[in-house]
Amino acid sequence: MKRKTSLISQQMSSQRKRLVLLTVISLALGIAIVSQAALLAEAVQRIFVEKASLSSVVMLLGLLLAAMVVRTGLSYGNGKVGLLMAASAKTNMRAGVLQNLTHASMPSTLRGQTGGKVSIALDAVDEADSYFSLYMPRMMEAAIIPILILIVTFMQHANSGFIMLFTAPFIPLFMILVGLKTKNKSEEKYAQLAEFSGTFLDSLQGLVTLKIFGRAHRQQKKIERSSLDYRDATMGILRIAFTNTFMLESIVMLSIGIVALELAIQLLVFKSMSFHTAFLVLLLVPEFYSLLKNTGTAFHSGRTSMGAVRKVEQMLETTAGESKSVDGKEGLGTSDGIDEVDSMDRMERENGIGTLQMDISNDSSMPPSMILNHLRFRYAPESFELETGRVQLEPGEHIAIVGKSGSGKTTLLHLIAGLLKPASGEVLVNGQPLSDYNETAWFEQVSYITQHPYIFAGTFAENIAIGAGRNVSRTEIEQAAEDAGLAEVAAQLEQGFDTLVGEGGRGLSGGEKQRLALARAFLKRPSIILFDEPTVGLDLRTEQILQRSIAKLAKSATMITVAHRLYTIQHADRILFMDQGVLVDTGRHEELLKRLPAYAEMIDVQRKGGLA
Ligand SMILES: Nc1ncnc2c1ncn2[C@@H]1O[C@H](COP(=O)(O)OP(=O)(O)OP(=O)(O)O)[C@@H](O)[C@H]1O
Repeated sequence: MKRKTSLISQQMSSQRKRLVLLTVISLALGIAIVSQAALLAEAVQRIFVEKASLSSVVMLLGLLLAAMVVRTGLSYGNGKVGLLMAASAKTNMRAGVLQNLTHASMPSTLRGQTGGKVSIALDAVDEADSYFSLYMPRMMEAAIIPILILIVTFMQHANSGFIMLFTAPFIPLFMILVGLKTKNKSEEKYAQLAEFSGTFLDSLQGLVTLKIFGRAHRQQKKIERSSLDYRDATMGILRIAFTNTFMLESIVMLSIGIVALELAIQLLVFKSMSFHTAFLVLLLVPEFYSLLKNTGTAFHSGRTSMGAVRKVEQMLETTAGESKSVDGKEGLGTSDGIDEVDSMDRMERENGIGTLQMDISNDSSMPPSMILNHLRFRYAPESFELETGRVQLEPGEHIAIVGKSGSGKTTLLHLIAGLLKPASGEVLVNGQPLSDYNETAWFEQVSYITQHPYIFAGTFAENIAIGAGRNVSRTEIEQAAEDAGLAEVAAQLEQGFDTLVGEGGRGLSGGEKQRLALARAFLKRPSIILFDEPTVGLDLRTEQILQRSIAKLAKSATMITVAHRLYTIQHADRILFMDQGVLVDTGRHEELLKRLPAYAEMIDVQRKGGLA
C-alpha cells in the first residue's frame, strides 16, 4: 500500500516489543467491542422485548458495564503505547539529526541554510509524532477489529456481512488516492517551512548589513513571500484533509444507511430475522465503519508525517554522504570546532560507536613529522584546484602559508588539519597517511585558532574550559587565560570569569575572541597548532599580547600559520608560497626573496603597507 521511509522502518524495528503489545491490545479491544455489542443487544432484548424483571438482568448489566470499562481501558492503552513509540522515535531521530550535524564534514556544514536545518531538526521531527502516536495504533486496530466484526456479522446475518464487505473497500481506496496527494503536498509544505525559517534566520543575522545597504524592505518582502508560500502549502493540505473527511463521512453514512434499510426490510417486511440479531448487527455496523473512518483520518496524518520524515531523511543523506574525513568514518565539526568537537567524539567512542584505529603518537607532547604528499583538491568539478607537490614539515617547525587572497591558503590549512579530504595524494603524519589515524586521537593533538572563533552561549570560564575536553579546575582555566593574555579582560568583565558571553550574553571583540581561542589551546597543549592570523589590524598592544602568547604556545609544537604579518613571515622556519592554488615553492624568507620574483613582489607590497 505504501513504501515506508527507511528511517521509519528503522524506528519500527527498534520498537518491536511495543508493536507486539499494540497487536495484543487491538485484538483484545476487538473482542471487547463485539462483547459490548452482544451484551447490549441481549440486555435490550431481555428488558424491552421479553419484559424481564430488573433483578434477572442485573448480572447482564454488570457484565455490560465491565465490557465498557475494559474497552475504554484498552483504547487508552493503545493510545498510550502509540505515544510511547512516538516519544522514543522522536528522541532517536533528533539524536540522529544532531549527531549527523555535529559529525558532518566542513563543506557540508557550510552548505544550506542554518534556519532550514533547525526547522527540520525541530518541526519536521515533531511532525513524525502522529505516524507513531496515531497512524500505527489506528492501522493496527483497522487490521484486526473490522475483520473480527465482519466475522461476527456474517455469523449473525450474511446479507449485512456482504453489504459491509462490498462497501468497506471504498474507504481504503479513497484513502490511498488522497494519501498519495497529501504526501507530496506535505513534502512541499516542509520545503516551504525550511525555506521560510532559513530566510528568517538569515535576515535576523544580517539585519545590520541589510539596513546599511538599504535592503531591509526588500528582505521584508522576501520573508512575506516565503511566509505566504508556506501558508498556501498548509492550506493546500487542509483543503485535502477537509475534502477527505467529507467524502469519508458520506461513504460511511451511505453504507450504514444501506445496512439499516436491509435490516429493517428483513425484520419488518419479511419477518425473517429476530430483533436480537438485527439490533446486534445494527450496533456493530457503525463500529465497523467508524474504525475504518478513523483509519482514514489517521492515514492522512500518517502521510503528512511521512512527508516530514522524508525531509529529515534527505537531510541525513546529504550530510552523511559527504561527511568522510580524517579516518574515513563520518566527519567532524566546523573549522573552529576542532577543540569543541573532541568531547562529543570521545563520548561517542566511549559508547563504542567509533572505530578504533592507530593513535597519533605514543608521546603526545612530541610534535609529529608531516609530509604533504602530492595533495590535490577541488571543492567542485571545474572549480578552484589546489596542488602541493611533496613537502616535508619537520617536527616543531613554524610554518607560514602565504599568498594572495584566494590563492588557497585556508584550503591548504584545512587539508593539513584533515578537515578536508584530498582527492588524491595524502598528508603523511609520522610516515602514516592521516586517513589511517583515529580521528579523536588526531584532533586531541591539534588546535585551530581561526580568525573568528566560535563563542558558545555560556560563561567566559566555560568557553575556555571547552578546550580541555576534560574536567578542569578553575585555577587551570585562570592560568590558561593568563597565558593567553586574557586575565585583564576577565578582570574588567562585570562578573569576571562568570560573565555570560556568546549569544544572549556579552559580546567580545575580535582580538578577545582570538585570545579566548588561544586560552582554549593552552588548556589543550596541542602538538600541532593551526593559526589563521588576523587580517584586520589589531591595536599594537593586543597584537603584542597575541604574538607573545602564540610564541609561548608554539614552543613545543609544530605551528602552521596562514600568515599576513611581515613579522610572522620573516620569522617562519619555512614558508609555503601559494599562487592560484599551486604550492609554488617553500623555503625561508631570504631564500624565497632571492629566487622567487612573485614572492619578492608580494613582500614589497606588504612593506609599502599593502598599497601596490
Ligand atoms: N567551500 C568552498 N566551496 C567552493 N569554493 C571554495 C570554498 N571555499 C573556498 N573556495 C574557493 O577556493 C579558493 C581558495 O580559497 P581559500 O579560502 O583557500 O583562499 P585564501 O588564500 O585562504 O584566501 P584569503 O586570504 O582571502 O582568505 C577561492 O577561489 C575560493 O573562492
